Amino acid sequence: MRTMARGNIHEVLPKLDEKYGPLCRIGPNYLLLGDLDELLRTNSFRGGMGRSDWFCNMRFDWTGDGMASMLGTAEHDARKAILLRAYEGRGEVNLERLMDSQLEKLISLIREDCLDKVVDWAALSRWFSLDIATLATMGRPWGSMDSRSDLHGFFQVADEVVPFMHTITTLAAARKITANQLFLRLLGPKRTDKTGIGKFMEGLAQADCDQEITMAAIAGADTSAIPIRVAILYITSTPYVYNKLKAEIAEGIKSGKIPSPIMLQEARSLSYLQAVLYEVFRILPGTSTVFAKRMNPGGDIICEYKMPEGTDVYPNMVALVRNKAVFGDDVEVFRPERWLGKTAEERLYMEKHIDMLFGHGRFMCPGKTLAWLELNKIFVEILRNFDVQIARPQRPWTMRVYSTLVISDLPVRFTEGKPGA
Ligand code: HEM
Repeated sequence: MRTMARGNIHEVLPKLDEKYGPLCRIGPNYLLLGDLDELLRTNSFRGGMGRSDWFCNMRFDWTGDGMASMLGTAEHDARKAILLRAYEGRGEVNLERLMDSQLEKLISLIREDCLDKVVDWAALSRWFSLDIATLATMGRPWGSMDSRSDLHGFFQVADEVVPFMHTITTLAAARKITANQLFLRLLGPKRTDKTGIGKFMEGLAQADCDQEITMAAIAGADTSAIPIRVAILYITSTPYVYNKLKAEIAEGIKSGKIPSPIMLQEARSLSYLQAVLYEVFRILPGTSTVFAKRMNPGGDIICEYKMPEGTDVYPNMVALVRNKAVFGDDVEVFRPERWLGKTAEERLYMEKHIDMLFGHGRFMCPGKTLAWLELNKIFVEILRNFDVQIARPQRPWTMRVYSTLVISDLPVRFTEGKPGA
């Protein structure tokens, strides 16, 4: 709990892996696991583990559980089967068209309000992501970009509550209190709240007023905004990467390969863009160690050690993407080239490490399709229109890492900058 409270757990996790190997004991009945193959196995549909009671942390409504906080495997599977169709944009919903409408809004917002000024990309990117997540899941954007603000203090409350909750709930005893019905009824978000998550719930139409939509917004807004901020900082701080990416976009536009707006299919064919995106996830994963799974009755053999039933296994996401045997000795450096010139097999193995950051098997993030769509499009649309500069290089942002990354205060300056112009 002390390590989590310091807000720098991303520095501690790879050291534990280096010192003790991919499996290490971090508390009574708690293990930390940084081995890809074992993570894939223990999270798989067949023979995988179930959720630990860490998932009570995802409970925010005293009236009951949503998909994200259900502990029973059968109950969770059944709810997820229903919701996945909507999340992945199957059926009526065209996720790409929804995304394009918000991208157009973002580009207009930058052109109208942000050019030649210093603006906070940490705020702007999360307004964009929250509008996308709500548009995709409830059919209309939350309206952050239109209002140019943290509407109803949604993020302010999240920023204050998440680090605190993730720190104290590393203790199982604290989880018993915070997930308790009475605690949530008294102190959890309420539809009558003037700000934050409760205000969000109140803002939904009665028929929609359901935990699943609220959870989608909570789970979907900042998670996608994290790589969007990390990318802007690392790309702009690495001039050769910035220039190469702009050149790839310029070439794509000139040859007619990149329409406006870019479609997912074309974005996937831009090899440098793909290398940059994977490297962004690798250099600073959005989650550090969360979503613990619990060993089934009878226990399990894990990394060749026999472990008793009821043991909780936390993924070591940072060790996973700092594996020198897979990514090379310079794992601390932002270098998209490490993804290029590989055999198909090598590349696939590297990509599986990044895929694991979204979870696996029955636990895989339902917003993964949406998040990749967002990332594949946003940088092409920004860099085909503008140049971006970090406005305070001596202290570019404030970043703390608990279970998830908390990034704030990232001042940038946009100027008109069509590639090749
Ligand atoms: C870069 C972006 C994202 C990352 C890295 C990410 C990562 C994750 C991870 C690691 C999990 C838990 C896996 C486990 O239990 O083992 C998860 C679950 C979840 N994510 Fe995401 N996520 C992202 C974006 C999104 C978006 C955009 C949405 C919604 C629009 C979303 C909605 C959810 C929900 C609802 C769950 C709970 C799933 C369940 O109950 O099975 N996520 N995500």
